[in-house]
Amino acid sequence: MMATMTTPTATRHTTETAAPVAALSLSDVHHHFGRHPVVKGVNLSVEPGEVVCLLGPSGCGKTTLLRIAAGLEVLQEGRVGLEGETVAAPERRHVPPEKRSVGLAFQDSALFPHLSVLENVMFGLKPLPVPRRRACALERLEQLGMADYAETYPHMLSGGQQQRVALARALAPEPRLMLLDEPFSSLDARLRDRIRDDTLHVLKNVGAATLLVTHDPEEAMFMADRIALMRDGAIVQTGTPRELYCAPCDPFVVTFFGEVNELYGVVENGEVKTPVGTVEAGWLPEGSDAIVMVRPEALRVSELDECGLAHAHSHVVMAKLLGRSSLIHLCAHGPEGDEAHLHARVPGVFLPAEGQTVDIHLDLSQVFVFAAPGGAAGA
Ligand SMILES: Nc1ncnc2c1ncn2[C@@H]1O[C@H](COP(=O)(O)OP(=O)(O)OP(=O)(O)O)[C@@H](O)[C@H]1O
Repeated sequence: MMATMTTPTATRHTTETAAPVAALSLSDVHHHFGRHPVVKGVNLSVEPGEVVCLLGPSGCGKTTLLRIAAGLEVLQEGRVGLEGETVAAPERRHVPPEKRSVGLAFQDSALFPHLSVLENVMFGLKPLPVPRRRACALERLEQLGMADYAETYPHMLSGGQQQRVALARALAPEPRLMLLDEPFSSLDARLRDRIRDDTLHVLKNVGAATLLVTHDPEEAMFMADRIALMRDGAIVQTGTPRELYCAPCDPFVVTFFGEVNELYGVVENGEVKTPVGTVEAGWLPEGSDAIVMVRPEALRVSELDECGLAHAHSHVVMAKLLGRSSLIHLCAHGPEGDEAHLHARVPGVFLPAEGQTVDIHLDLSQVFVFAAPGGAAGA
């Protein structure tokens, strides 16, 4: 369950001149719990109206960073700026959360149990006259599919419904910055898709800059204008969803967005040979070990008419219909007798029989080559 808080505009004490002014800027932020470093030199900005997703595996420091931005965690090192104003600098300044003018929606906080759904959403709109507060709160509830529950109390709602009310409450005052921590995590898959979509439209209509924490790459790609992918307290790559998916900077980024086939080889004449084709690797040292990462979608599979001997050709080991796509387990045979077990993901209607001989073509836009970790070819 999640609750929200929206706070009035912070008093301006410090003004920086840089333009354009980021809605949120985190500069060289470090944080540790006891002797355990959790955030290690993070630089990140969220521009006005932009949705940035902080993506990464469990425990990499996403929530801690969000809490630092919100002021719920006292900054230890670095700087936090909101619209150019320094709101946190160690031993100099700490604007409390309620004075940061941000909308918060966290997983582990709660709605006010003694207030109805409508009163919960109206709560953050206190400076407005009651009829306007009511109209605005109802509009937000409507957008998130909860208007019919306006007079209901939180304990009468499911976890997912409470989550939607929490989002409506955070969004109602149209804050300049929204900080959302896994806001869709307790919704079932179908409802999650719809609420994500509604939330994205509301965020864009309101024009609120947003930093959203998630561990789900598909959610990040759906919601984000930019993604910052974190690992072990540091940001590995920041960019548009397309940049991260199509131009990943290292193997971790590739694997974070889904299963990949990993092939190993040695760079010869600026290329690496694999059982499914040769790929360029001219930027790696000649003779060095390389890892070739092939997304299942990169393997284009076509059935061969002539009946070859399966053991001498690339052939289907197993094919599973998964609904929208099929997963085909392949045994790929290279021209030099090299062999690899690969997974191909193809549109669901294509379901070749076990043993079927096939041709495999590589879509090179979904193939990535890096220096092999530890320099071990054939590992
Ligand atoms: N208050 C705290 N005291 C001590 N350690 C903490 C505290 N809060 C978080 N940690 C530790 O800091 C690390 C980062 O936690 P954090 O919640 O920021 O990660 P996360 O990426 O958001 O993970 P998740 O997706 O599982 O929520 C973890 O090892 C966690 O156990």
